[in-house]
Amino acid sequence: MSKFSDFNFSGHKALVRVDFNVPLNDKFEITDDNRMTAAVPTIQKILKDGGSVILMSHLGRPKDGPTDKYSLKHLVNHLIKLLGGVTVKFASDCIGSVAEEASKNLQAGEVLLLENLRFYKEEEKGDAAFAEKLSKLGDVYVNDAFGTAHRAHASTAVIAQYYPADKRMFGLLMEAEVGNAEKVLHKSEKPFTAILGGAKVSDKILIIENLMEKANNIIIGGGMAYTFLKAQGKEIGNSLCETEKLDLALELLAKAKAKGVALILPVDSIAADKFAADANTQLVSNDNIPAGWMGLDIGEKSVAIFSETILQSKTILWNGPMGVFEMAAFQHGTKAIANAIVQATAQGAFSLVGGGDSVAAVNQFGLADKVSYVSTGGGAMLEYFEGKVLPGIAAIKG
Ligand SMILES: Nc1ncnc2c1ncn2[C@@H]1O[C@H](COP(=O)(O)OP(=O)(O)O)[C@@H](O)[C@H]1O
Ligand SMILES: O=C(OP(=O)(O)O)[C@H](O)COP(=O)(O)O
Repeated sequence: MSKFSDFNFSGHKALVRVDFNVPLNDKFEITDDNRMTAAVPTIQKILKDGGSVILMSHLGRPKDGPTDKYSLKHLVNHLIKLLGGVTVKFASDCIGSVAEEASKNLQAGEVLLLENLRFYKEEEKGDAAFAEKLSKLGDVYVNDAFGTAHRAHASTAVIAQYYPADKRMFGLLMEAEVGNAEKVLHKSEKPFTAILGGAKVSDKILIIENLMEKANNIIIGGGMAYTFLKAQGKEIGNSLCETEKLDLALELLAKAKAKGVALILPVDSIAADKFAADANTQLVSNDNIPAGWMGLDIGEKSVAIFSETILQSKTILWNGPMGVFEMAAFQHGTKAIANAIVQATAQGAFSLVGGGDSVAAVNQFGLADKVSYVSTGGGAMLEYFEGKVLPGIAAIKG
């Protein structure tokens, strides 16, 4: 593979896989353009060199072929704005004569956005003939779609084989994502603290296990903490619990102990009498949550314990909120932990935040630019930290 920043794109037509899977409202307006802005430096470098850019992406999960709702045409005007008025053309098909003509006529300094790849079922199937058709559109292949790197699809993985090694590479976003994740997993300055939260233990087991090999501290908050507390014999009332994972929780606690990893659980909760924004609430000890009540946020003592560890850390990975932060009554813990991470970062720690809800939380609190790196990957980032090889990364390396 080539290194993107060393490659001179002058005279080249670069086929760039981006992840423009952005949320749209009823009026087809983009409600969060993070993933588009994150790809801009890659596009600009190619244009600046004197090349042209053919962008391909999926949008949503269309099941029945072309559907207006999932058309990438809704993104064209915003892309023009983000690129400062550069010519952006749109091809109403991602393969075949429409796409081929549009690519042929594309001039240096221009951008062509192809229609949604998932309008063809061949994309998700990783169909080789479909990938080969796509590869006809550009003479260089750049993968900048970290958010989709965990999918072995035609445009993310299979297509790479149709390019010689020196004509396939990662884009700047992909390089940054992988570089930052590597920094956390393999080059972390110690102490390294991983903070995991969210709703399900089952979703995060592999991460907990993999991180035990690397982290000094694993803080577990959010809904998943109660399965661990219950496994320790504590009364958790109606708090979230994955009963079939109790044995596993005990195993993980024992494994952490054996490895000398501090697995830190919350000691108190903001408990509610129902899962609702207007529930009655009380601060309770996690030794004994009253029957009928459920922990929906971590309490003040837990915030203090977690924050103390965070502030002593040199590397911090955060995935998953500490409570039901979508409801104002239960967002304090998540906000306090976000602030502790911000403070640790200001003191020189490296902090990486990833996972759909954690990223939503730091954005909601206006703290995204105060942590070291916010990942554009949800599932991709999780799989990376589980220790899996992501197909989109493996394919470029060859
Ligand atoms: N104590 C809790 N009880 C129930 N749900 C919780 C609790 N704490 C957090 N959650 C919920 O977990 C969800 C996020 O979980 P998850 O998807 O695992 O996070 P992420 O997207 O950051 O990986 C949020 O919707 C949040 O409301
Ligand atoms: O939004 C995405 O992933 P995410 O929901 O894990 O952040 C990617 O664009 C992948 O989309 P997919 O999960 O439909 O393959």
